[in-house]
Amino acid sequence: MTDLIARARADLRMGVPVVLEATDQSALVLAAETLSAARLKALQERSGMPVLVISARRAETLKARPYDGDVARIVLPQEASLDWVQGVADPADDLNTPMKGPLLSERSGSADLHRTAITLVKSARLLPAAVMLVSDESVDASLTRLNAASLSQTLQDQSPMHRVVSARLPLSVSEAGRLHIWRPEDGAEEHYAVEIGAPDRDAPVLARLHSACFTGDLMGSLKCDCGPQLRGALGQMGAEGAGVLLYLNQEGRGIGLANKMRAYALQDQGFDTVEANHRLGFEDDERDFRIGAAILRDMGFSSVRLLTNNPAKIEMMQAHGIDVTERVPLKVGEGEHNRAYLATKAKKSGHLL
Ligand SMILES: Nc1nc2c(ncn2[C@@H]2O[C@H](COP(=O)(O)OP(=O)(O)OP(=O)(O)O)[C@@H](O)[C@H]2O)c(=O)[nH]1
Ligand SMILES: [Zn+2]
Repeated sequence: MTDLIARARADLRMGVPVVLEATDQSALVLAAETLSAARLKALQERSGMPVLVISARRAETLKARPYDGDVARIVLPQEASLDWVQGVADPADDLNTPMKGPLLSERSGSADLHRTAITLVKSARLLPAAVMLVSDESVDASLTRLNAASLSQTLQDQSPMHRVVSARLPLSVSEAGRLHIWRPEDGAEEHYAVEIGAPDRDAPVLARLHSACFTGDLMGSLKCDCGPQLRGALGQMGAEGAGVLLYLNQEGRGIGLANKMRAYALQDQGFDTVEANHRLGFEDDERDFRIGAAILRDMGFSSVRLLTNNPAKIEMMQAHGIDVTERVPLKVGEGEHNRAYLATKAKKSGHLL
C-alpha cells in the first residue's frame, strides 16, 4: 500500500487521476489544483454525476452545506468550467468574486470515498479539493488504483520511519554536534535531529520540536518568530552543552510551503493566520506530532525539558509517551511585522505569552 500511496501522490500532483476502489464501486479522483480543462472535459463526457469535494472548512466560507461532517460534496453544474472548479477550490479570488454559488451539496449516499480522497490530496500538499466521479463502470487500467479502506487506514496510521544516517556536524553553537536523518516508509518527507553533546538518556533532555519554516528559518522573514526560535534553541543547547533539536519537515504547520504562501496572500487581504488556513480548507494546525515523539523514542529519550510556548505540543508529547518534565519558554524575535501573528496564536491557539 505505501508504494501505491507515494505513486498516487505523485499522480495527483501531476494532474493525473487515481482510482479509489470500494467493494461495489470505484471513484476517479483528480486534484482540483492540478486539474486541466482537457481532463475535466473528459470526465464530464463520462456517464454519472461528478462532484467537487471540499473540506467543511472551505464549505463554511462558501456558505455551502456540509452534509457529510468534515467534507462537502458539491454537485458539479453541467458544463462547469475549469475556472468554476478552481474558484471553489482556491480562495485567492474570494473577495473579488464573492458570489460563487449557489452551491448545491449532495446529501444522499456515502461520503467515505470522498473523505479518503481529501485526506490523500492533503497528504500530497495540494489544496484540499478534488473532482470525483463515483461509478460502477470499469475505468482505465493504466491508472493507479488503491483499495479505499486500506488507504484510509494507512493514511491514519503513523508510517514507520527508519534512521538512515548519522554524522558529526560541528556547529557554531557547539563543536559537539551530530545530525541524524529519519526516512518514513511511505515516501513522505524526511525529518532531522540535531544532537548537541552527549545527552544522558536517563534524564530529561533539553529538547525543541521545530517545524520547518523556509521563510523564517532560512530567509529571515519578519512575519513569524521561527528563525530566532531556531537559533535561540540551538544557542541554549550549546550553552548547556547538551540537547536535541528535531527539525520536522512539516512546513506551514503541515500544509506545505505552496499552501502557506496561499495563506500569506490571504493574510495580505486582511485575514489572520487561523482564518487564512480555514478559508483554504485546512485546520489551524495539520501537523502530526506523533513523528516527533517517535524520533525521540528512537534516540532513547523518554523525558524532555521542552522549549516551546505551545501547550498543544506538550499535550501531544505526553499523549505519545514522552514525559514533559518542564516547559522552557522560548520568547524571542517579536517585532513589528509578526506582532499580530503572535497575538493571534496566543488568542486562538492558546500559545503562552
Ligand atoms: N499555515 C501557516 N503556517 C505558518 C504561518 N506562519 C508560520 N507558519 C508555520 O508554523 C510553524 C511554526 O512552528 P513552530 O515554531 O513549531 O511553532 P509553534 O507551534 O508556534 O510552537 P512553539 O514555537 O514551540 O511555541 C512552521 O511550520 C511555520 O512554517 C502561517 O501564517 N500560516
Ligand atoms: Zn516561521
